[in-house]
Amino acid sequence: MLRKLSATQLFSPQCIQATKALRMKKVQELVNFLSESCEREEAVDISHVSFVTALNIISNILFSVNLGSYDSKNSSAFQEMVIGYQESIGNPDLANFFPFMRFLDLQGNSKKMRESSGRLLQVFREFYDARIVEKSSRSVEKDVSSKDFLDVLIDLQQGDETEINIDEIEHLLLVSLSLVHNMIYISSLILIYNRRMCQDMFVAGTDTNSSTVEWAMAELLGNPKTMTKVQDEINHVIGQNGDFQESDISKLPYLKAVVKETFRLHPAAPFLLQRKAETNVEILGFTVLKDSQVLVNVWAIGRDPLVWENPTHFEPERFLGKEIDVKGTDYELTPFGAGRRICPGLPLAMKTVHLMLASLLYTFEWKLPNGVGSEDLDMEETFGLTVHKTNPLLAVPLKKRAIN
Ligand code: HEM
Repeated sequence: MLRKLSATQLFSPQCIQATKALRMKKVQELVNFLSESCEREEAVDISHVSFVTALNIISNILFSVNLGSYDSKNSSAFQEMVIGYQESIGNPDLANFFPFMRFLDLQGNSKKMRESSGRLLQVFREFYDARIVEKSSRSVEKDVSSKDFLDVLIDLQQGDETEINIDEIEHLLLVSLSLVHNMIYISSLILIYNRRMCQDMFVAGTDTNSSTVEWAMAELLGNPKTMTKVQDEINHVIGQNGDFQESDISKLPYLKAVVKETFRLHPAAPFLLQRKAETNVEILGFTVLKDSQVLVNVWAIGRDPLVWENPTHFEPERFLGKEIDVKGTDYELTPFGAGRRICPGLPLAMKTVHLMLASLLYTFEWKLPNGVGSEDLDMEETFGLTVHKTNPLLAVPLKKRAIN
């Protein structure tokens, strides 16, 4: 029920629409940061800057504050906590393969996770306490349009039919923060422990977005003709000195195909959320026993030569004029999963990824640092709960147009 509540509040079309200006503002902050790097001809870590943007979008929707900072020297304590939390849940753990060893916690992963999740919950508690004080000192109720997710939760808590308590609020906030890849893992823990749902949101919504943008940029830098084609499309639609708006995305079929192609080759959550077989079931001649954990390998489906022509090539053209979408009905392409557990953040993620990518491509030309040629770009993947680029993508933004 809580999961439904969080998803309904955060990802309803009204909320997505209401937070449009916020996304634009955060992406503009990204562009401003990049233009400073551009002046200094400095390479930027694409994953890091996309992560900060995604984190700030989510943290503003939840608490109306920026929790991320582009300047790594200035990196906020909270950002470190989210990263630490993600690392602790993302570490491969022997107990996943030998559950009877879980209580030993041989790698210390459970301990690290408890500690980092405890620190995150402490921060949420501070936000909550401060908001309660602020609310009680207000003479006039906040305007509905200026309420964030925390306000809505507190209203629910203080309403006539109190349906939610502070533990549940913390839990929901963590879910909201898991807007990165690792929410996947947390979600599986939730299945087991049925608590701490809030961690999901932050974890699920940040890393997934940033790794998608990083892979898209890596593929484009490795395929200069595709890069030119997508930039030409954006330039043509927006004009020389225009303002990119979210509504422009629908006019950019090639950009949309680039994003789909990125999801096909680099799904942020390669095994989706774990499923459990409710009964013994036979699939394609294999018996899956009741209670078995089932992983769906969307990474492999995306590269299956029986489904895709030239499966390892980055060819966005394959999607042009086709109806294939990522909404969970075309089983050859399900980067957000499918069915009851499909990613509730899909509408927000699709807007954020397209907006970030289009802004990077519209505002700057890009080159690889230190004379690295596109053919030498390394695309090594590190597998975990999410597929990361082993070596972060560094790229230099070059001035293309005036920044508004
Ligand atoms: C490119 C971005 C994203 C990708 C690729 C992605 C992918 C996924 C996938 C594959 C799942 C599991 C679905 C399944 O097993 O059927 C999932 C679940 C989830 N996602 Fe995302 N996600 C993204 C962004 C977001 C964002 C922005 C949010 C929230 C703001 C979010 C929140 C969640 C939550 C809460 C779950 C767990 C749902 C449940 O437990 O039922 N995700 N996501």
